[in-house]
Order: sequence, then C-alpha cells, then structure tokens
Amino acid sequence: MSGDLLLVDDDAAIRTVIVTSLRRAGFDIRVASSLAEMERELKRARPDLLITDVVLPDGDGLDRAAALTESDPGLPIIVLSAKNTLSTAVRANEVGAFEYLPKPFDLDALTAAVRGALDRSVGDAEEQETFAEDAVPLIGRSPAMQEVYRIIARMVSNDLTVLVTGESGTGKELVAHAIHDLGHRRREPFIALNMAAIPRELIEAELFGHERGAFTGAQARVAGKFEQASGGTLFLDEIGDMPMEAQTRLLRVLQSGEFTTVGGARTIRADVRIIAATNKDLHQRVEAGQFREDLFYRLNVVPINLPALRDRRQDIALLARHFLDRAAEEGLPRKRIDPAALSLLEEHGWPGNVRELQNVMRRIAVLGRDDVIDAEEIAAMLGAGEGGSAVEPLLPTKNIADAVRAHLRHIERENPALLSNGGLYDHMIAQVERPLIETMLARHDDNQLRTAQALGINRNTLRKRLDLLGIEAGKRAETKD
Ligand SMILES: Nc1ncnc2c1ncn2[C@@H]1O[C@H](COP(=O)(O)OP(=O)(O)OP(=O)(O)O)[C@@H](O)[C@H]1O
Repeated sequence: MSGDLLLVDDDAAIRTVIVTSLRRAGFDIRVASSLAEMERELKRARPDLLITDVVLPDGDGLDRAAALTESDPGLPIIVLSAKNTLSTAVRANEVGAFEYLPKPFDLDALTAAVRGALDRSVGDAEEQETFAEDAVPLIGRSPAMQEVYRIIARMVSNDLTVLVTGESGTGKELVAHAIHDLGHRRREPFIALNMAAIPRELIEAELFGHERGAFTGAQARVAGKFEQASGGTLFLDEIGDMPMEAQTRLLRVLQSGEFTTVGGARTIRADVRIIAATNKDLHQRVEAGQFREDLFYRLNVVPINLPALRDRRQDIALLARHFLDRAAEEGLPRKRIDPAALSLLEEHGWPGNVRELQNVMRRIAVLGRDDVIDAEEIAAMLGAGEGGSAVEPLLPTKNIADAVRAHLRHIERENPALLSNGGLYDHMIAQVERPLIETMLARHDDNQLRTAQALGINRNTLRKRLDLLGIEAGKRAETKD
C-alpha cells in the first residue's frame, strides 16, 4: 500500500528513523520540522495522512491538528508525543487523532497504525462521517471514559486480545462493538456468545461447532462461533462463567491459532480477534481455582476497565439527554429535563449503571406527565425502582382489575371447576405473566439474560417460568452481525 504521508517532528534523529522505516514499508513520506514548514507542505499538496509531534519549536502540533480536522475531517492524523500524560492522550482523542503513540514507540506499531489509518480513510468522506458517528455510540466525557476511548483508539489498528471488565450495565458489549466497528475487521462478522446464557454442556459445541453424530441430537455438522466469526471478532461475554473444560480448549486455540470441532478430526485456522468481558473479579476466580490462570493472562493482554456510573457522575446529564433523544427518535414523546431533576439523577446510586439509567429515561419518556421532567417525577421513578415494585402501571390499575374480573366471569361460564379446584391462583398469575414475559423476550431478541435483567428477576427464575409456562425462547440474540 502506498500513500503520501507528512511527518512533522523537530527531532532530526526521529525523522530519519521514521522515514527510513516507513519508506521501507512502501510509503512516500515528506517531512517538516516545524509548524511553518508543515504549512508549506500542506499547501503544496494534501497528504493522505499526517503524523505529528506535539511540542514543536513554533507551536503546539495538537492545536494545529485540531484546527486541521475542523477544516478537513477526512484527514487521518497520528499523534506522537513524549509528553505521556493522560491529558495529551485526551487532547489527541478530542482532536480525533486516529492513533496516539507515546514516545518511545515501536516502529512496527507505527507502521501498523499508518496502514490502519490509510485503510480507514479509503472511501467516501461523507459515508465515513456517518460511519464514525454510528460506530462510537459511547456517550460520556468523564476522564474515566476518556481513558477508555484512548485505549479503544489504540486497539483499532491491531488484533490484540482485549478483556473488558466492569459492573453489569456499564457498556462492556458496546465497547467490544466499538473496537470491532472501528477496526479493519469491521466488514467481517461480529459474533457474540454469552457464557451465562447457554447451558454449560453446550458451550464447547457452540464455540467450536460439532460434527454430525458428535452427540445425541447432532444431526448435521454445525459451524461454531469461531468459524462464524472468521475474519471478524468473537465477543465472549461473561467469560468468568466459562466451564473449566471449555477454558482448557479455548486456551489451546489461543495458543495454537487452530481448533477442532467437537467430534471432528479436522483442524481449522482461527482467524478471529477475541474480545472477552466479565463483571466478575477474575483474579478472585483464579485464586478460587475456578478460572485458569494461564487463560486469564492470555485474555488480559489489553485490559479495559469500565467505571461504574456512580464513579463518573459528570456523564449522567449527558447520558440522560442522550437516552431521551433516542426515545424521541423511536417515536416516544420528546421530553426535556430540568436542572433539579438532573441533580437528583446525579445523586442516585445507580446499582444497574447505564442500563438502569437508560431504562429510567425510557420509562419517563413513556409515562411522564409533562414535556419537562421535574425532580418530583424523577424521585417517584427512582423510589419505585428501588423498592423493586412496579414503577407505575402503564395502564390505569382499574383496567387491569377490570380485566381480571372479566376473566373470572369467563372462567365461571367456561370452566367453573377451576374456581374451586385449587388451580385458580396459578392460572390467573400465568395470564399476566405470559404476555409480560413474551413481550419482554421479544423486545430483547429472545435473549434470556437481558430479559431477566429487564424484568428484575434471576435468570434461573426466568428459565423456570419459561419451562412452566411452556414458552419457547430461541437463542437468536447470541449471534450478532
Ligand atoms: N457510555 C455509554 N453510552 C451510551 N449507552 C451506553 C453506554 N454504556 C452503556 N450504554 C447502554 O447501556 C446498556 C448496557 O450496556 P452493555 O450491554 O454494553 O453493558 P454490559 O456491561 O455489557 O452489561 P452486562 O454485563 O450486563 O452484559 C446498553 O443498552 C448500552 O447501549
């Protein structure tokens, strides 16, 4: 791949090293040692990529880069800096720099970053802008999130294994998606598998696929997630819940880059990027003998820890408004929120993190009385949530009560024995429970874990209720592309 690169650095030795290495990799590269020289080069011709140092003799390379991205948003920029402070990284991120490389950096890493940046900038600039917006749906400007963005930005130009940790609902899956969507594998599949959502005995077959006749009921050869994700990204959610035998097998794949299907003799190359996530303390699991230490180190190549929402309260207002906007885009009433209401949100404990905030905002969008949400409404909503009871009935209680009475009259006519044979209570509860569970399952694409979380019940409780009510729930949601 060739490309016209412009390197701006006042250190002649660094210029020489970079120029030599990038020319060897097949790139054309021009150099400048100051902002003034850079301006001259920019006037001569627009480069395909700018690589700049931060501290230059006649000014700040990052400030200039920020101005450049305003006037030329399609120009990819790589920032090199010896000032390894977080603020430089954050500024580089704000500028939208494709990659931030702290000095001293690895020349291979620079070459990979250049390739990734050029690859990404190929194509229609307009399409890219929308792509970039859609690709990073992560909201929040707190320092903790900036650090997360900085790591994500550095992960898009390589295939390193990433371990995302954080409490439930902090956005781990969103981060995995962002890494995939921004990286060079973005046109290939993103396949997710949640270890906690499928029966333990099926995990290996789900991951590696199985041959016909590998076990009872295996009537045809089935490709596993590794094969489905080929060329793309495999997201292993709730990795802490992976059974030991599957851990051993996964470790072997990570070591050898190959796997065999269950019951199969063929080996298949595993061209996938692995992103794992967990809300469990894996160190503790390792100590308790429940998680293989060697696998932990294989997965924890690049750790990303997502902060709990209560530890980044400055993001709450932004997130709340974002979720209200999203609700309005989906056709729910458009609501605004007043400052006192926002303060209350900021003081809340948020045990369910961003997911909980999202649910609260959606409920308010549906149920709120006025266009402007006030503190009283928020207090009522949060108070009800904490008690674990229904927030406020969607339908006035009277209608549900009427429905119950009408159904009892119907039973009296059609099946009077039910009124006295002891089965009435279960029957009536099932009348409410079935549509409730079915509707919520449909909303969550049949994903049982998310449905249980949304309902506020344990996943096993949900499973039992599904069995009892005879509701069939598929597993469509485990696979996403
Ligand atoms: N920073 C964020 N900006 C916007 N939305 C967010 C953010 N973080 C999380 N969300 C939203 O909150 C919900 C939960 O996020 P996600 O599923 O990624 O969390 P998680 O950490 O993977 O949760 P779990 O551990 O329970 O699977 C999603 O609907 C997601 O879109």
